[in-house]
Amino acid sequence: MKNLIDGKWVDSSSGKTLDDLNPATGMKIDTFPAATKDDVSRAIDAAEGTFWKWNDLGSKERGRIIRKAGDLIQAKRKELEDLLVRECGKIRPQAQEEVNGVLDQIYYYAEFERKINGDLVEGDSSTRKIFQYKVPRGVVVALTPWNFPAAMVARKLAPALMTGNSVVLKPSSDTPLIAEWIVRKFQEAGIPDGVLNFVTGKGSEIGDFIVSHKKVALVTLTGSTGTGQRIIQQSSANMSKLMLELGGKAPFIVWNDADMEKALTTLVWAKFWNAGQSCIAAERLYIHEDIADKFEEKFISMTKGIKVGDPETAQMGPLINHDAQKNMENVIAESEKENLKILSGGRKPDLKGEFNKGFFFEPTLIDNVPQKSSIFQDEIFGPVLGIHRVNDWDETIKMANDSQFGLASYLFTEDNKRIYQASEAIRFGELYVNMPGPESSQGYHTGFRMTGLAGEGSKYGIGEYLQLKNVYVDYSRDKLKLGSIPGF
Ligand SMILES: NC(=O)C1=CN([C@@H]2O[C@H](COP(=O)(O)OP(=O)(O)OC[C@H]3O[C@@H](n4cnc5c(N)ncnc54)[C@H](OP(=O)(O)O)[C@@H]3O)[C@@H](O)[C@H]2O)C=CC1
Ligand SMILES: O=C(O)[C@H](O)CO
Repeated sequence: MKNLIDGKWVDSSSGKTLDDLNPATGMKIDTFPAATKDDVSRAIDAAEGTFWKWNDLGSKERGRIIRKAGDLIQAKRKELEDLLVRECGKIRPQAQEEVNGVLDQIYYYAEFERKINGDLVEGDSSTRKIFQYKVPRGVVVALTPWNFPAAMVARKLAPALMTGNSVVLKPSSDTPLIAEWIVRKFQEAGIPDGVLNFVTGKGSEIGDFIVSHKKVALVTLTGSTGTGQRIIQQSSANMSKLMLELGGKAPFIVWNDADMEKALTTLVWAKFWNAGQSCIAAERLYIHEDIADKFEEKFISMTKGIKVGDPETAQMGPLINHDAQKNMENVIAESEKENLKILSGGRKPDLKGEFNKGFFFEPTLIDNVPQKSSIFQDEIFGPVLGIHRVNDWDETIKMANDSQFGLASYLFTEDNKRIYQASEAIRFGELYVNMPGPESSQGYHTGFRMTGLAGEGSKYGIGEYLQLKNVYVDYSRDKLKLGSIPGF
């Protein structure tokens, strides 16, 4: 593996590398460069130096190059799917689905070519005009996560580049190979040298340096709330624009008139998709007490039936690393401390052969979780779900909103009045009614409260990469009179 700096694939200037593991087996699959601050500086300098050249190409040509990257990815998509299985532990169908997502993002954002329009506004007289241009911000730093390591790279690169920004990408240290593979396709598609740079290394070592660098105009991160908070502090050095997509704690409300089969199937997806490692994952089930016994009985049986293991054949794969597996054990220890009942799962599965050392955890359900419990307040980010029975609508909405996070939420009911009420009252960036996610490219993926700042997707998301600039012009040729300074 190499880094891409100013169009050249290079090792770290220190020669140091880090290990890349397969989460299904715990075995090393590769090493990657531990970039130094000097490497990062050169990447940022290259991005700054090529910004105007890329901007001046025009959006039509940029769109062509981005679409070509999509075509190149499509042509070799199996390689990317294989990497998603091997480096991230995705089960095969979810690896395929993620590559579809990558292509969807790339082609969606390429459609904005020739559509980045500003406004022409009349000034304070008819001969005065204000040209409101939408201009790129400059150097974008993209920090991507490991949970959707290909889709998140595409979701940041395509709009940043489409709008004329130059980029330095630093991927998660758990999934650098996947990011490198995509960057190579963008380079092959014709992105000029220096416009897209790629550095790898521990966020804890080079992160502060990147985000506080004077030449950086925008930082976009998908990751943890702690990292987001640190970036807010560090980036104050140059007041960069921030796009932060952080933690989630999605409530999943099933009312007594819900289509039960639909709610059950969606909940299997919302909890166990990507082994629960998604920020839109259901983390709190609020089930109406009239239907709770039946719903729980069916859901426990569905949960117990989920096959965990080899990503090529199983229905749920491993967690990303040993720490993530340990976090699930801590959640279980906490629930035992609180005397909560584990309805299913709660342990590492006993897998045979090479998967024995993988970072797996059983799909787990915890009953009667109090609203104030850490199980209902802190992000779990794994295949563990807490259950709480409800009967009062207003109280349920209040509990759903009682979270520091505010990304996704789910509601199952056949009552239109409740749907409209929830659409107003639920204080989350996304509400999925009678359907699963994930978010669409044309939706605006954004969170309330400590889920972060700004958002991605749609014309609003692409707008975050642009800055509105105002040019005032007077074309009257009349003599100028300054009323505010007598005599002029
Ligand atoms: N919203 C979401 O979709 C995601 C949420 N999370 C949440 O975060 C938890 C921990 O996951 P983790 O991977 O540690 O998340 P992090 O927030 O640590 O990592 C996300 C990205 O930020 C980088 N990073 C880390 N520290 C810094 C820093 N100081 N400055 C700049 N960049 C930095 C990481 O690099 P590096 O890998 O080198 O540390 C990675 O590229 C998860 O369990 C989950 O709760 C995680 C991923 C995605
Ligand atoms: O945030 C996430 O986890 C991804 O956007 C998928 O929803």
